Order: sequence, then C-alpha cells, then structure tokens
Amino acid sequence: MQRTSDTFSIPQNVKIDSIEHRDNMVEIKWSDKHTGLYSYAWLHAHSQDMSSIEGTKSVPYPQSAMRPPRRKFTPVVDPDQTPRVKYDDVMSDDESLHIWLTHIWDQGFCFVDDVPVSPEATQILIERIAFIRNTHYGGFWDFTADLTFKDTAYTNEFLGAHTDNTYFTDPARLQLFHLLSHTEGSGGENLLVDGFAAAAQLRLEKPEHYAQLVNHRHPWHASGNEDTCIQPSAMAPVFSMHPDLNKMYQIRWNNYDRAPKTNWSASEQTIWYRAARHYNEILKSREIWTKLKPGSALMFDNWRMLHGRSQFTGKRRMCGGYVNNDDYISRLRLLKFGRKEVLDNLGNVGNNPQNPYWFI
Ligand SMILES: C[N+](C)(C)CCCC[C@H](N)C(=O)O
Ligand SMILES: O=C(O)CCC(=O)C(=O)O
Repeated sequence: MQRTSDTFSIPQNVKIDSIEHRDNMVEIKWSDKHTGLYSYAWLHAHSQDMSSIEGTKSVPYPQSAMRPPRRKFTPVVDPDQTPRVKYDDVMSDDESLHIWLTHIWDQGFCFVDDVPVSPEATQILIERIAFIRNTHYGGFWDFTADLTFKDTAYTNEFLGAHTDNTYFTDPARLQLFHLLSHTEGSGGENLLVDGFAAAAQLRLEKPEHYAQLVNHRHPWHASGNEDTCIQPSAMAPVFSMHPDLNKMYQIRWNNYDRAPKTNWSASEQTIWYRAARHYNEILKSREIWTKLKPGSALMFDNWRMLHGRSQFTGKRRMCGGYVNNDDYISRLRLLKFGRKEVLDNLGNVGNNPQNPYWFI
C-alpha cells in the first residue's frame, strides 16, 4: 500500500495521451508513457470541482519564508567529518551522553563507535537516552529483508531519502541504526541528508517554493499490514514551523507514505509539485552516503535528517529503535541546563539559545 513509483520521475508537464473506460475503472496512458489505472470509486473520492489549471491562487508566504534561517547550523557535507563518540564513554558518564545528544541536536546525527555487535548492547545504548518508542513495528527492532511487515524497509530494495513516521501525529524524533551483519552480498549503503540545510537552500533560491511546503498540509498513512491504517490526527505539511519560536522544527518527507490530497485545486497542485520537485533536487544534491559497519551505530534526528538505503543483495541484519521527541528533548535540556534552570523557564518562549525551551 505504499507508493512505489518515484513521483518526481514523472515530468512536471505530463499530459493525458488517452483514456479508456474499463470495468469500474479508467485506464489512462500518460505522455511520459506510464499507464495509470483509477477506479471510479477512487476518482469520485478524489474529485472536486477543479478550478481551472490556468491562473494560480497566490499562497501567502509565511513571514519566516522571507527571513534567513533563524537557526545557524553547519551541515556535515563530508563523510569523513562525521561527529562520533565512543560507546563506553556514553554508557558510563552523563557528560559524554550530553556530548552525544549535543552533536545530534547541532548536526542532526552522530555515530557511536566500539558498540558491541549485539542487539542487547544496542538496546541499552538507546535506553541511555530514554525508553524506546513502541510502534506497530514493535519497540527495539532487529530486522532483515523478510517482509515481516509490508513495508519497503523490510525488503532489499532501494529507499530514497525520507523521514520515518510521517503517518504518526507525533513522529519519533530519534532513530538509531546498527548494522549487525551483511554477508554474501553487496550494496546496502545508507544515505543521510540534512533536510533543514536543504530547506534553507530552497528558501534562499525560491522563497515561494519554501512557502508551498510550509502552507500545504497532506494526508500521510501506513497501511501495509491488513490490520493497520495509521494516519496523523490532522494533515501535516512537509515543513512544520514552530508556533512560538517561528522556526522550522520538523520535516515530513516520505514519497512512499504521502497519501493523495483532495482539498486543493489543480493549479495549487501544479505549484506545490513544482516546489516539491525543487526541494527533491536539492536533497539529491546534498546526500551523504556511507556504508554502516558492525560496531558503529548511527543515531539521527528524524525530524531534520532524511535517510535512505541503496539496494542490496545477500543477508543483511539491522537493529535499532526510535526515541520520542519529548523524552529526548527532556534529557537534552536537563543535561545542558540542569533541572532548576529548566523548571524556571517552562513557559519562556524567548527566541535565544540561553532559553531551554529554545532547544526543540
Ligand atoms: C522499524 N523500521 C525502522 C525497521 C522500519 C520502519 C518502516 C518505516 C516506514 N517506512 C516509515 O517511513 O516510517
Ligand atoms: O535498511 C536500512 O538501512 C534503512 C531502512 C529504512 O530506511 C527505514 O527503516 O526507514
């Protein structure tokens, strides 16, 4: 039930070549030579009195789209400059834990080296931060390409840059991967890309495209397994702006799990997809690829960093887990400011790094 075609491989100016009515559905041959089958029921559910494609409704720019990004960050662009900490340090003292979390907050990710190559050691590493987020995939996961769940992650296929959990009202904030083994095959490299840095580039290149990805909210879903159809409580945009701090704080970007939106006109769709295609090109240009190794775990911010994987062959075993935003940020703020400072600033919405609340 996930979208498997790459939306952005379809040309922006794609047109209908032919329409053929069949039993309960319509077969459309498109100008880029792909064919679509659309049931009458689906078309009806997604139809509306489309305004003409000519003319475009102006989409109000959010003020923040016009300002330079508030939060200075230095995206890591060279795989050799990746932030790293040591397992024994993180496991033994809070200052090292604080350093690990600060790297993740500042740069979006951080490796942990010298991790014993076992699920058990990996699980307690994640639990140094907080309890593991349970989902319909379970809590701590130890997975291979065996379609335990009907999701592309449980295959050996290529996975384009995406954030996880776009279908949850509250997507997990942290995600850890630890490759336990990969034998009798090749491929399976991982990609990371700094979605905030890519968004800042989009805003500088074309603020109106940035505004599109802030203003339009989409339905997302996870429906692969028969007993599951998970959607967030409200549609959500690609770029979420913080209501108090007026800065981007969360990205939802997952072409597999974005569901078809119905409450917009044809012209709005055309403009949004042009913006999304622009962002997609920037993301591709900023991808960092690396082959994970047993013993080095990767923890990253799933609200900022997109991740993906190249196709692979052979037997590949990966373990890891999610951590909730609120539990991660609680740990980070308490380590950084101490309990008294945090409690003294619970309602402080001051936009400065001296304010614990600013660390979101
Ligand atoms: C649990 N584990 C990480 C192995 C896979 C989860 C699947 C993630 C899903 N495709 C999403 O994008 O949220
Ligand atoms: O298998 C991997 O390396 C990554 C899988 C993935 O992207 C995911 O689980 O969201």
